[in-house]
Amino acid sequence: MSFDKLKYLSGFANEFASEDPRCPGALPEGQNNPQKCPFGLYAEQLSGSAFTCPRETNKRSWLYRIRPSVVHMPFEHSKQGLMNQDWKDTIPNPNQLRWLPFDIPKKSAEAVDFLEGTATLCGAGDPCVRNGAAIHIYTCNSSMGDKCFYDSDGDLLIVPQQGALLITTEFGKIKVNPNEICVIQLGMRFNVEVEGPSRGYILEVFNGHFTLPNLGPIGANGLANPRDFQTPFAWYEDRDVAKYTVMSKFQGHLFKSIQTHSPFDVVAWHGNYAPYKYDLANFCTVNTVSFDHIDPSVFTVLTCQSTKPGVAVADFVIFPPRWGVADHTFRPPYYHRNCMSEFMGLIHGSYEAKEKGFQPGGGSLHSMMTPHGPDAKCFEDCSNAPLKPQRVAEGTMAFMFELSFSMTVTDWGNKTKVDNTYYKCWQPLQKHFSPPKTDPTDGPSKVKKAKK
Ligand SMILES: O=C(O)Cc1cc(O)ccc1O
Ligand SMILES: [Fe+2]
Repeated sequence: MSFDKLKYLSGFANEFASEDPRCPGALPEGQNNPQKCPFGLYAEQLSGSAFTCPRETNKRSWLYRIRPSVVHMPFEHSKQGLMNQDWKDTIPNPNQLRWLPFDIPKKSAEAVDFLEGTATLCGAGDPCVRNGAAIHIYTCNSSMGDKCFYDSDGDLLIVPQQGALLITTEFGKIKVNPNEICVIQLGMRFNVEVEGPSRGYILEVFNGHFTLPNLGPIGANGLANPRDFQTPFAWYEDRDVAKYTVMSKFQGHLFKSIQTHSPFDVVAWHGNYAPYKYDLANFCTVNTVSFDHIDPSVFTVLTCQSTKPGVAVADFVIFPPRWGVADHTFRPPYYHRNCMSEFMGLIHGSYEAKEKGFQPGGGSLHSMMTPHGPDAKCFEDCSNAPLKPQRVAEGTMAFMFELSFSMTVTDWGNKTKVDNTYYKCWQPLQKHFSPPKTDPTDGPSKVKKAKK
């Protein structure tokens, strides 16, 4: 099946049911475990939540497949790639950090696939106790061939920046273009083909799943609308091979196992635990129509909630093209220090608070309580610009992973593409303070109010 003609099931976290049209009737009717499944298939449950979770958070799917996943040779520790938990071994860095665009390896020099080209930039916590998160960067030039990957440590939110990802999953096929994102949850096996040099960002969360943020007073619609999320239709191949490699990340280490058939042999499935994609162009932006800079939480596409009400493990936030109309307001982001960690990436265009230096395919990390905000040029320009309605972020898509963990950069992140000049963008900020002129004998009542 070509990746360009794909159709998808619509909706967020629905109870879906799908069977490959080449095998109608593959999905058992009225029960999950018939004594014999249709067409000699095996039934396998994939659990994404504890069996006992309340209905709102209970996640599982039933897969009807040619062979159960257990038919594989034992896993062996694999030469450790760059996807790891090496942040545990490095000294943390409270500075504002910025990375230049990460280099994509040249295919003529070395073929690198999605998994080989994924490097951990920073992280916190431990998948063993299901608490924490990691941010990875992928740069690759080749398809994975007869190899798949699944993550036993967390859910992956993948943000392609350059090059489409053609992803085959146990649930079917998804094509994810830049400006689209996809989520592949804990345990789901997938293979990635690429069409050329490819680069992007991955947020991995070690507990919970992504949900849509509540809308509160916004009402029933807006932000990312549920029907715009797309889940694959069932697709299978019945393919025996000499060697199919199944890779797994388990407790921060990569493992490898061999089997002699394609793992993409799921003929039909049903359930509410399935991968999905979303086109960021569909995001319905809500913001002020009067004054002041509204917190960027209004731009949340997906959130992975912690157990503390209102506190996310991680939010995925975007800064899409929109109108800026705020009256008597400094419109770009405010200067701030945050009790959350902010990693930002740029898919295309330029970000208003830093028109220079922050480039597509690069990134920045403003850690917990690390001060940051607009660079000096942005402050001067936007403090003096006429406040007419204005298009903001035209041709741009910046995003933020906002995490409640304090992130530590890995050795790879400390050595790769670090922009050591970043701090300089704030140094030209001038002192503008001009207190009212007073006669010291007048007392406080005579002090003139500053002009607006
Ligand atoms: O730091 C940043 O650029 C991200 C950000 C944007 C914004 O509009 C308000 C707060 C914030 O952290
Ligand atoms: Fe910020």
